[in-house]
Amino acid sequence: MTATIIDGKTIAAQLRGKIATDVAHLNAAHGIVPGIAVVLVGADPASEVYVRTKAKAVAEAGMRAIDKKLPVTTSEAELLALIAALNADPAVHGILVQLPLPPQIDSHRIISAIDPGKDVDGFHPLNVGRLASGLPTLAPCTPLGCVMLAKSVRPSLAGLEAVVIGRSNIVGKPVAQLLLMENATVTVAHSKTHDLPAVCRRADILVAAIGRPEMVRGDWIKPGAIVIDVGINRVPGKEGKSKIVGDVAFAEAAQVAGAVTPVPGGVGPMTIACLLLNTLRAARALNGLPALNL
Ligand SMILES: NC(=O)C1=CN([C@@H]2O[C@H](COP(=O)(O)OP(=O)(O)OC[C@H]3O[C@@H](n4cnc5c(N)ncnc54)[C@H](OP(=O)(O)O)[C@@H]3O)[C@@H](O)[C@H]2O)C=CC1
Ligand SMILES: Nc1nc(=O)c2c([nH]1)NC[C@@H]1CN(c3ccc(C(=O)N[C@@H](CCC(=O)O)C(=O)O)cc3)C=[N+]21
Repeated sequence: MTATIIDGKTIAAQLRGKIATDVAHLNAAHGIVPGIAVVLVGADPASEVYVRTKAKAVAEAGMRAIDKKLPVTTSEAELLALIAALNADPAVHGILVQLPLPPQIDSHRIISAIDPGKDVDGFHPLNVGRLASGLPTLAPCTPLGCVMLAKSVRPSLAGLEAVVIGRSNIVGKPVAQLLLMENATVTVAHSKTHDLPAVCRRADILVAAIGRPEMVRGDWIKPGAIVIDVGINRVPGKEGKSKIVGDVAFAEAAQVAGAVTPVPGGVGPMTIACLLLNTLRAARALNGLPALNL
């Protein structure tokens, strides 16, 4: 079997196009320019990839970017003060603090300080609870993108066996919640899971969010399964340069799976499109405008 390659780049571009249309309308009819503040403390390789690719997409969608780069020595009090200022700024509709944060800063305390209405990452405990309760909320961007990509090849996920590898608050747990909302039967695996390859072989939908380059092999995949690769791993490439690979051995997966997302060009671009979508949703809600159906 040769898998369908799910083209995240193209699907994300289509979504960004729809977002740009609504942003133009929001500006023309209400004079609103959605603003997204991205805070990066210190340097983290995956975060830097994110910041780099995000900047262009924000401008193309007609939104305003407010980028804050702080030194790695920033104190928790300084970061809390910045968040208070962004919460109070009416031109800022979305606030994203890049994770991980340096060790002197308690990330839970920071996330809890963000105005839940501006929490475009969907990480605030209030929004996490709303998602778990099935209430409308700002849902995390990467998980939203994963589900959209799976649905691009299989519009109904109802009744399917889904296995998520990884249980982080950023990806694993919220993607499991969203798959449950789609009526999949969801298993969440992690580093203590016994016989991970056997658990994975049950999956009609396999989501890999591990952070280990090419850990998922071809013989872990059920023939015909949908494989969503979230991993962003920098590894040595040709001529001393580095390259990005996912958590799935792509060439092997493509022999077995029904559909697979590439890295780059899969989940990453969707994360950015969903960040724009959440910022647009937040800007509308903060201005008392009705929700969108994109
Ligand atoms: N494309 C995108 O838009 C995004 C990509 N990413 C990427 O996705 C990956 C995962 O990110 P994130 O969730 O933040 O990572 P974390 O490190 O927070 O979580 C990794 C998870 O994988 C599990 N795990 C680690 N090793 C193994 C193993 N050998 N077997 C089974 N499970 C294992 C861990 O288990 P345990 O809990 O037991 O420790 C943990 O639950 C990274 O590569 C990251 O860069 C992240 C966000 C967005
Ligand atoms: N609060 C917070 N929210 C996040 O969502 C978050 C975070 N912190 N910290 C870092 C990770 C990582 N992440 C990525 C998003 C997009 C790409 C992306 O666009 N990748 C492209 C480009 C890759 C390339 O440049 O080659 C691709 O996969 O095709 C990558 C990585 C979001 N994260």
